[in-house]
Amino acid sequence: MTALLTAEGLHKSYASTPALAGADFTIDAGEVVAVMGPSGSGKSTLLHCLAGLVAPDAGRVRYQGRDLAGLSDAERSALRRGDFGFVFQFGRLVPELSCVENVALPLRLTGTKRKDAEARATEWLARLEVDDVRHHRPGQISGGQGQRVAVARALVGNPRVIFADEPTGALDSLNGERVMELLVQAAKESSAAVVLVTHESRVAAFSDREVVVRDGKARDMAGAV
Ligand SMILES: Nc1ncnc2c1ncn2[C@@H]1O[C@H](COP(=O)(O)OP(=O)(O)OP(=O)(O)O)[C@@H](O)[C@H]1O
Repeated sequence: MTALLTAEGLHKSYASTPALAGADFTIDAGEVVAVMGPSGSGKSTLLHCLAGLVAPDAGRVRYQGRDLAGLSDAERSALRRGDFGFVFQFGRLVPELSCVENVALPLRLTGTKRKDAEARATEWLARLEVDDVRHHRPGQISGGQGQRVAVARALVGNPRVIFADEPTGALDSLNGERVMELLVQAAKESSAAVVLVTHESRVAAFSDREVVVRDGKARDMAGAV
């Protein structure tokens, strides 16, 4: 079986700062992989390259066998909207929209009618146990509730890969663990893969496999990469 998403020999520098120096990575459909490593080791840069948000200076990223560098900007954007979901450290919800409107947004952007999009968004908010705040704006809810809304937004479009960069980094340990439980459970039920960047081993414990990034190189903890 071909892996869902692979990276080979990724190099990326910012001016004279090397962020990636020959990183390899692979993830299968439905797999949860934690990307760990010290601060500044290149974890976020690896995630951004895998998601097609940053173009590597050298090396290749393939999604379902297709080289991301061979796609047009429009094709890459369509891929991010249709197949990928994103969760960041601070939810990055749109402050002017209610929670249900935030979650419905990815569906609205791909042409789903408001009523249908908001009905699906409400279902996801209920799964993430935050439907009670669906009419609140992000400024009126807690950090933990905001991350659950962000997870609902990442999953509402039924993505094949969820990119989560320190999704619990701003939460206390209890809230962080609950968000991870809900994220992993929802991803497994939808057979979505999760690329989870974290520096916390208790967060990485929710993954199927751990990859360590050090000095811009990625090493599989099981020795498979
Ligand atoms: N946009 C940028 N412009 C300049 N340098 C950058 C940029 N993004 C990352 N870097 C540098 O590249 C290196 C790798 O950064 P990256 O954010 O990928 O590491 P990280 O492992 O995710 O770190 P952290 O755990 O602290 O978030 C660092 O030296 C960082 O300063």
